[in-house]
Amino acid sequence: MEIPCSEDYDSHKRFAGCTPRKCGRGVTDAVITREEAERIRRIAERGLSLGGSDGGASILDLHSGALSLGKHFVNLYRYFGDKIQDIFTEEDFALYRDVRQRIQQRIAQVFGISPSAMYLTKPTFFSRMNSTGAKTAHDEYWHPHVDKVTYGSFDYTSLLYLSDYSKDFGGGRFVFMDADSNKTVEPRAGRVSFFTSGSENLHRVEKVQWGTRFAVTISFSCDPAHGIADPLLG
Ligand SMILES: O=C(O)CCC(=O)C(=O)O
Ligand SMILES: [Fe+2]
Repeated sequence: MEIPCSEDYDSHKRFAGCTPRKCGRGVTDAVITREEAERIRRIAERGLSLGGSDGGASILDLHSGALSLGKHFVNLYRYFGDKIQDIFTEEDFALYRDVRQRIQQRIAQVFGISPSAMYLTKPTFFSRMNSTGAKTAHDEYWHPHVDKVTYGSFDYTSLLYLSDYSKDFGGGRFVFMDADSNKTVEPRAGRVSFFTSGSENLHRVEKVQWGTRFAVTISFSCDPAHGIADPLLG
């Protein structure tokens, strides 16, 4: 679905063949299989089981190593050192990379840009949400926001869902807050939701009412200076 771009992109340097000229959003169940999503979810579960927020939202960023722990974050790679190789395997990282590349290709295709002009950017992270009350501001995932404003470097945001709305958790739907009406995306394992990151796509996540919701936020910038590498084991 195409929507007019907001002016958010005007205050940043423009990159030909990438910076959104056509804005919009899309949802697909055809890029990542349910089985792949389940494998990715097990990676997220394994990593997040080593930490976890005291409140309802925990994150694990495989790129920076940031892992929620209590009311703070620790660096998983520093904390676990070489033991990280007992937690994640080369296959886990290969799958993560492959999934990231396929999502990148789909976004490029839909928006008519070149996948090689898009750079993975930070933060790109797994999230685990449940109905536990917030203990710090980091747990408050439900606020309406614009990714480009919140995170700066984002031009295209994608969300890969790893669990099913109404089966694994209740609440927790994703909502685009449009002027005329809201549009909701129901998370489902393997579903990819992607959109341009400016104010044309103001959004929020409903509070999770029960169960546990896993997802990955995978983000892209058009600015090579904001690019990050895929995570490496050790
Ligand atoms: O998990 C979701 O559905 C959305 C998360 C989100 O809005 C974000 O990471 O910026
Ligand atoms: Fe967001």
